[in-house]
Amino acid sequence: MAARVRPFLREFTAANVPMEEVIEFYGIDTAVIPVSMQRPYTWSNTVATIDGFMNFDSTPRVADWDKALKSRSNGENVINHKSKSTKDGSVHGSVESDVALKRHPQAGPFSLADYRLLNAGWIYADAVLSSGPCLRVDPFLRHVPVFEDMLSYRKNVLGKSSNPIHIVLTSSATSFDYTNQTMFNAADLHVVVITTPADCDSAKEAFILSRNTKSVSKLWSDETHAKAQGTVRFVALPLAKAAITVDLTVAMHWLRTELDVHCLEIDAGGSVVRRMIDFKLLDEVRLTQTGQLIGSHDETGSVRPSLFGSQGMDSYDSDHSVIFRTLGIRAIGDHHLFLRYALDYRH
Ligand SMILES: NC(=O)C1=CN([C@@H]2O[C@H](COP(=O)(O)OP(=O)(O)OC[C@H]3O[C@@H](n4cnc5c(N)ncnc54)[C@H](OP(=O)(O)O)[C@@H]3O)[C@@H](O)[C@H]2O)C=CC1
Ligand SMILES: Nc1nc(O)c(N)c(N[C@@H]2O[C@H](COP(=O)(O)O)[C@@H](O)[C@H]2O)n1
Repeated sequence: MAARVRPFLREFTAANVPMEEVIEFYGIDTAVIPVSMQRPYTWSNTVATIDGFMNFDSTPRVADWDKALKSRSNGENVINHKSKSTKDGSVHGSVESDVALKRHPQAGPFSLADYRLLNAGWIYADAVLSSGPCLRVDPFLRHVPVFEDMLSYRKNVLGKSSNPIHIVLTSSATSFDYTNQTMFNAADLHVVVITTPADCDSAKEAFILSRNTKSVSKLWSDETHAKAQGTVRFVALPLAKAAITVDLTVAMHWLRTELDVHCLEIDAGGSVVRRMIDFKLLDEVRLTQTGQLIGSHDETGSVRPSLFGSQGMDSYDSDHSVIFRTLGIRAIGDHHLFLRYALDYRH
């Protein structure tokens, strides 16, 4: 008897995943998002090893600014694949990840599929949220599609602005390096830093102090609202009950009502993703699982960031566990699985 093939089980035809396959797998029918929703329709996008780790390093490398900037200018952080889709035939930016097995001789070329799918989320997102640690780890972090076909789809088919709003969730924005972090110095981005009331004013001060004659990004103000690109906005939101961090439910409501964000991608680590789940704020989990086991500690002995975090998070009994309903599965090569889940909450 022939094996039953479910329609959502497929293989991508190329590492440079064709647009129609991208749309089929990760497309969002905005019609299914209830108009009455008091928050954005929200998904996370993660690449993780088979043992559930999200990065080889556990600690930010901000002390290495000079090294990072030098290696960027030497082109070390730029991967050139045989399968390319930007206009000039190159892929730019801080691209495929070690977690996505980019250096493995057999799997490496297929890691481009993971990067294409990461970019795919940015096509549909009105805003992309990352966290303090993400910025500290990656000085060049930005969430703008680098592929021409994706940018064109975003602008011409979906009718969206060139770039999603960049949201940073933190309680210590004062500690960011505003002079060097790409995101705070980009003429084409609107960055919104969501932080605590205790942190907000001093963070704003630090940002203003970092501006010099060469700085292109300005502090957001009501007057510049109409042309928000190239501005950085600091927002203090109320704390969660009995906590020292922002109330995430309030934050999501604010994004929808104040910034008109209908579709939000979470590009943060496991702790943020997990908190969003605990508060029933996440609609989908998008996960690239790569066939490698790396263990829980990095070379300094510190714990590596993990899928869904664990410390201080809620636990559920068998009647209240969060149910992951499979929306789609794709594979490519022998080492990459792409999983799309809808979340059903019972707590
Ligand atoms: N493989 C992958 O797909 C991805 C991997 N990563 C990696 O994951 C690691 C980070 O993961 P992890 O350590 O779990 O951290 P998270 O990215 O989950 O971020 C946690 C941080 O988010 C901020 N935060 C969370 N909740 C709140 C709140 N309610 N109010 C205010 N601020 C809040 C705080 O930032 P602060 O400390 O600034 O106050 C907190 O420390 C990095 O190494 C990164 O590179 C990240 C994204 C994707
Ligand atoms: N390639 C990729 N796919 C995803 O789905 C992602 N969410 C990310 N995010 C980035 O992955 C980085 C992992 O670290 P390494 O480059 O392997 O050291 C992490 O920093 C996120 O920015 N990437």
